[in-house]
Amino acid sequence: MSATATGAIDATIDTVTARRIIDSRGNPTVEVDVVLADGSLGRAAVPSGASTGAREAVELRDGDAARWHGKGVDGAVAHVNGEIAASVRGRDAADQAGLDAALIALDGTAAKSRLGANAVLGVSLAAAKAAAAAHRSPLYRYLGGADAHLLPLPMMNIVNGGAHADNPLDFQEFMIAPVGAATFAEAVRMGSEVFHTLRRDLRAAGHATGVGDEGGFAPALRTAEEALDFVLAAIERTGYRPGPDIALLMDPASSEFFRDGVYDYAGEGVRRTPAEHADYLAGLVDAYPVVSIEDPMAENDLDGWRELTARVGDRCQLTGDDVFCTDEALLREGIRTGVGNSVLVKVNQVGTLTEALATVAAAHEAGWTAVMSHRSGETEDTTIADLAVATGCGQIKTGSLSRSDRTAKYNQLIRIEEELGDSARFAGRSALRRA
Ligand SMILES: O=C(O)[C@@H](CO)OP(=O)(O)O
Ligand SMILES: [Mg+2]
Repeated sequence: MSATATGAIDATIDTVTARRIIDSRGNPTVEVDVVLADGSLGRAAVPSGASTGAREAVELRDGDAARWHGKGVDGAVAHVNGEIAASVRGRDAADQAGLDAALIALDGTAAKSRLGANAVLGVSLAAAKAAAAAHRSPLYRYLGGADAHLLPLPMMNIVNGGAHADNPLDFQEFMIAPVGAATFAEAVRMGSEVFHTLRRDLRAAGHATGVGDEGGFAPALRTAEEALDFVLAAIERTGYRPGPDIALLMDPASSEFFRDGVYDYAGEGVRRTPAEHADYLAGLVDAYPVVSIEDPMAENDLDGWRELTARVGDRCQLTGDDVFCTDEALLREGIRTGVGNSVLVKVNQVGTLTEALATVAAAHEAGWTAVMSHRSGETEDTTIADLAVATGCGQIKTGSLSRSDRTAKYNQLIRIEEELGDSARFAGRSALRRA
């Protein structure tokens, strides 16, 4: 029963329980259950990045796999089960802003490093899901209201490199977006067709077809051009037009290879100055139907960011990930100073749902786009699929068309599209248009 005798919904938090589970890289992570007085359950699992921004909220983790003892995560779990549970019990889960403010105050640090951003985020998201359950509403509608009907354009990462694979590719992600699809379900079908063609093409060329952390292939290619050529050919051989039907996108994750003021392409064996790196990227935008580049420049190369934005920002989405860390204040500063034109939104970078929603709102207010995103270390949790629809942001980045940690999000969006029926709208190419 979710209603009281008077018919009002009682979303009072009764119990908060955390446990250690494993993520898609086989590393420990946090899962939280929030149960309300009426029995409604919200469950959320926390993801984790490999190419993290320097100013992300601080999760309590366990280092690399060789040191897998669960100690950092166990600390976060203990904080949820102890201090956090005691403090939020009796709060109204439907008062998300109040709950998140209380969690931030309880932690007391700027980066949520005392309790752990993973502890805080698990509770924040599980509470939202419990409140949605109490309201007998799917999460996207509970958070987004009657207006939540826009299915996002998916950015599908079909070639992995950088910190997400053990191949020489310097750039982390080569993605496709089926901009010409009529529905989300059709976009998924188109993407998976290209994924299968790409597998055949890579195999025929003698390349390995094992996948990286986000489910894209991780062949031993050396240059971005080689990867883009394979993807372009796969789109064409599947029967689609690169550009009008399926666009290309990249996340070089440039902070990862910016060293001593130089972009060090170790796999390619080339070093490029910030100006040369920007030239190189601009050249790729001219030569290929690349409609979006995330983290084209490093988080501490703001001059490079501004130069590239001035140069190609009118024809290419430039999305800040490491540079903004989903932080509203960092984003507002970037908007003010011309650093990109779009923001990547990763809930665990900032640590509460309220803060992530504020970042999306700030982007939209400025006429910027916002892209809802997974982390390279994921779980079967599909919250970000609902958040993409709830915010109406129109774009989601959640990996390839393989690995259940990635396809879980696509499948959830297929279900949401079906549930919305005639009111569903697929963002398609319009997602990339800024106000
Ligand atoms: O750089 C990124 O955008 C992400 C997700 O694709 O990777 P990570 O989670 O490792 O930061
Ligand atoms: Mg990124």
